[in-house]
Amino acid sequence: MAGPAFRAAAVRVRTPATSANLGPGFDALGLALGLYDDVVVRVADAGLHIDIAGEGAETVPRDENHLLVRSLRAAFDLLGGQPRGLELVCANRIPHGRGLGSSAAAICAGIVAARAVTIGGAERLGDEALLELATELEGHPDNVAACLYGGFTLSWMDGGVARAIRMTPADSIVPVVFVPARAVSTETARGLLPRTVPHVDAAANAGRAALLVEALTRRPELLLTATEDRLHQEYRAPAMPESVTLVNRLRADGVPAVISGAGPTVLALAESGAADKVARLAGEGWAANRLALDAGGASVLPLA
Ligand SMILES: Nc1ncnc2c1ncn2[C@@H]1O[C@H](COP(=O)(O)OP(=O)(O)OP(=O)(O)O)[C@@H](O)[C@H]1O
Ligand SMILES: N[C@@H](CCO)C(=O)O
Repeated sequence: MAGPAFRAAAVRVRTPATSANLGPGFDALGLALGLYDDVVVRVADAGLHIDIAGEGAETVPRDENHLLVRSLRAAFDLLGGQPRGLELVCANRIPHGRGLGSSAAAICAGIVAARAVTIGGAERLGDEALLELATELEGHPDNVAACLYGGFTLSWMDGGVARAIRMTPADSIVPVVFVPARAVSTETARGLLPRTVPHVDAAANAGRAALLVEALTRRPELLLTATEDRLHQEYRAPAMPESVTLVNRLRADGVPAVISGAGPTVLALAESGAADKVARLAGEGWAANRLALDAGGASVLPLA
């Protein structure tokens, strides 16, 4: 069978940062944030050329091991074949290894770009297949679901197949992130989790995760209770003690704060009007970044 044909024009893809877990929704809940990586992908006659500016420019490989390239390659395989050459220009703003979904953003950018530069790509690789492939590359669906769909997502595995639904978070919620300078890889943070947990803790998280869906979409006044977690944050404290201390301190002051994803970033879900107070409560040594909620998820944009 003949391989696919590719567009001569470059495509630009923008992918949002994401915060997974949100307290009790381990590997299930995700929130898309208004902080973006941008990549321009062009099919070329030969070779692989990668330009990187911003986060990771000094550390990520500029070859076939680059996560974006691995994701492009995996998607091109599903689309029917590889282009002869590729040129990528990456503008990275999402910090790496901080719990803000940088790997999910790179993976989703790669597969969305591969689909966009392939003629007939949308017919060959539908949105459900995109989620499945992204989940396979990332290892769990929570960040990639929020990254692809935007908003607030609930994802799950159904017989090995990733599924997700998208909800709209209450627009009075203002995400405030506190990003430590030091990275903690997701691999390290997952390695700290026990193989089994007490039944009472699992039951508490199930109830809180269900409540969180209501709190984040309709009743933000319930967010403090709804973001309580017993399944991952304390187990991860040895790798991010200052972050867990900040979470506990903010919560004691009534702020719904959690470890974002696998950490070490702290995410506070402030009510609009209270974001400045949250920043002050964190105290010295913590820089607060107020972000918007992202509604649209991964997008193919016009070239600037
Ligand atoms: N834009 C990118 N280009 C290339 N590689 C990337 C990019 N973003 C992330 N990566 C790779 O992913 C790694 C970070 O992934 P990791 O899962 O540890 O953390 P995270 O995705 O930032 O946080 P979390 O999964 O907790 O939200 C980086 O060290 C790098 O190897
Ligand atoms: N649910 C994942 C998110 C980070 O990728 C974790 O906490 O390990």
